Formats: sequence, C-alpha cells, structure tokens
Amino acid sequence: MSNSPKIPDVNDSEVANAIINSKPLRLEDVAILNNDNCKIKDKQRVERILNEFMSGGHERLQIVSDFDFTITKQRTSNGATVPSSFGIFEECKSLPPNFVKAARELHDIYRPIEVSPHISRAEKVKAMIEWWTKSGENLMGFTFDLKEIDEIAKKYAYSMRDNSHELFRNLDALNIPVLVFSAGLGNCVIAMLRQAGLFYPNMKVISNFLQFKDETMLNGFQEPIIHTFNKNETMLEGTDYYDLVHSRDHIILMGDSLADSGMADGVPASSHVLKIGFLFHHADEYLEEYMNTFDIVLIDDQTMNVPLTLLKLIEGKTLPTE
Ligand SMILES: Nc1ccn([C@@H]2O[C@H](COP(=O)(O)O)[C@@H](O)[C@H]2O)c(=O)n1
Ligand SMILES: [Mg+2]
Repeated sequence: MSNSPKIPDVNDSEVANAIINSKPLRLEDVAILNNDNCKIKDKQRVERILNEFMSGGHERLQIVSDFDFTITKQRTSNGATVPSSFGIFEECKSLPPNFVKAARELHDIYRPIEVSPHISRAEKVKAMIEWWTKSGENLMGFTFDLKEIDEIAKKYAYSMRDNSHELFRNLDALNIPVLVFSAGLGNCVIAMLRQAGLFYPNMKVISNFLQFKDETMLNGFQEPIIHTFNKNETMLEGTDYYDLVHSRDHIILMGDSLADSGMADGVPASSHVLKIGFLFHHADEYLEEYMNTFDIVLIDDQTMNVPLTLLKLIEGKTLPTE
C-alpha cells in the first residue's frame, strides 16, 4: 500500500534457497504476493511462469506498461487524484479558456464511462473513440509552445508510484526493453518521465503526439490515434523496436484498465506474458473480472513493489549474505 512503501521482500530464506539450489520457487514463499491486497486467481500458473522467467533470466525479458494510473499513482498518500497526461496538458497557461472548458466537459462525460463496471465493452469502445476524436478536433486552430509542458510535468513529478525509480533504474541497468504504451498524450508522458528522472534509453513510448501545422499552429493528433481499446504490439510491426523485442519472449505487462491486458497482443504465440493489473476504481465490483483478466491483481497498491520483486527474482542476485 502507498503508506508503507517497503522494499520488496526477496531476501526471505525460502526464496533465497530456491534461487541457490535451483529448486522451483513456491508462490507462498514470496511474501508480497501473499498480501491481502494481492489477488491471484491461478496461483499454479503464476508460479509456473515465474519459475520460467527465473530460469530464462533477464536476457529474455521485456516490459510492456501503460502510463496513466499505472506508472503514475491512482491516488496519492493523502487521497488526492493525480492528473492524466491529458490533464497535465490542460494545465498549460497559454491554452485558450474555451479549449480547456471543452476538454474538461469531455472528461466529465467520458471518464465515468471508461471506468464504469456497468457499461458493456462495445459501448465503451464506441464512447472512447468519440472521446479521442472530439479531443483531437478540440486541439485545433491555436498556437502552442511545447516547452510549456515541461513546467507542468515538473510540478507533478511526485505522482509516480513509490519505488518507480528503483524499478526503472534496474531495468535500464539490465538492458531490459520497456515499452510504455499510452492512450494518453505522448508529449506529456515523455515530459513526465523525464522530469521525474525515469526516462531511460531502454524505453520506447508509443502514444498520441500533438500535430502542428505551419510549425506552431496545433492541428490535432498525429495518426494513428491510440485509445484505450486499440493499443497492442501489432502497432510495432516494421519498427526497430519490434526487431529488438520480438525474440524476448518473457513479458511482464502492467496496466490499470481491463483493456490494457491486450497490450502484448501481437507478440509471438510462444511468448509467456505475466499480467499485473492495478485495480482502484470500483474495486469490489471489478475484482472478479480483473482476476479473470490479469494474473496478479493489486488493489489500491500505489507502489512498484510487486514488479520490482519479480525483477529481483528474475535477476536472481538478491541473495542472503550468510
Ligand atoms: N482526452 C482525454 C482522453 C483520455 N484521457 C485519459 O487518459 C488515459 C489514457 O492513458 P493511458 O496511459 O492510461 O493509456 C485514459 O485512462 C483516460 O482516462 C484523458 O484524460 N483525456
Ligand atoms: Mg492507464
């Protein structure tokens, strides 16, 4: 939980023994995966994948992560919300008031639909396409200086999950590719990662980026528009990043929306994907569906402790000193 951002518990002697003696790791020995807010439907599956990842080592690993409310927190320790990457943009001072008003009105209509457990997937897809289309249309006909984004991003650098720094620093040190896949605003995603000191050379951000006409005049988003329901690795085909990761068949995926679980669709069928879902809104109503969708569901966990623990296990280097 965010109030107790303790360092992941991978020095337990049972875990260490499993690593030293190459004995299969048992899930029950990984303390953090047995916390009350950590829900796992199929423990045998998670145990099997984790053991495969541990024997495969970090050379076979890639990370695919959503950004808004996955790398950023769903709430801060005093219960406050943090803005999405679009919300960061909307705080830029020079934006025309009628743009900001329209953007907030759209947010108030569509955000409740996005997180509602009572609306079908088909209705949500239709509504999300409308939201992103109208947002792009709203982003036209005024000038904007991209430098403004950095100032606002700096103000919200604190909103990254606890222990994100350790996680992303370790991933970079181990040369593990990290794909940040965001239906948010890519210019703000990159600015936030950079301002928070989390933007490393092993990262690739796929997202919506602002398009300009005559250099300074805003002209909507660059194509293709990425919304909650169409982000998956097929979008990478033909890119250098695809070549870099397609042989890395051990994937840890992290997301906060049910639809994020599809972000690794398009990777070779032989790959193993371990899916972590951060559940916050309507947790009781959504729990079963999240548990059917993600391998590990973390309820109101505003830290990166679980992914960090998994990485340490895969790295196999955190052994006791005795
Ligand atoms: N005009 C918009 C459109 C979307 N959002 C929010 O952005 C989030 C998408 O980003 P991910 O990194 O999570 O893919 C999505 O959850 C929407 O709530 C917005 O604020 N304004
Ligand atoms: Mg998200």
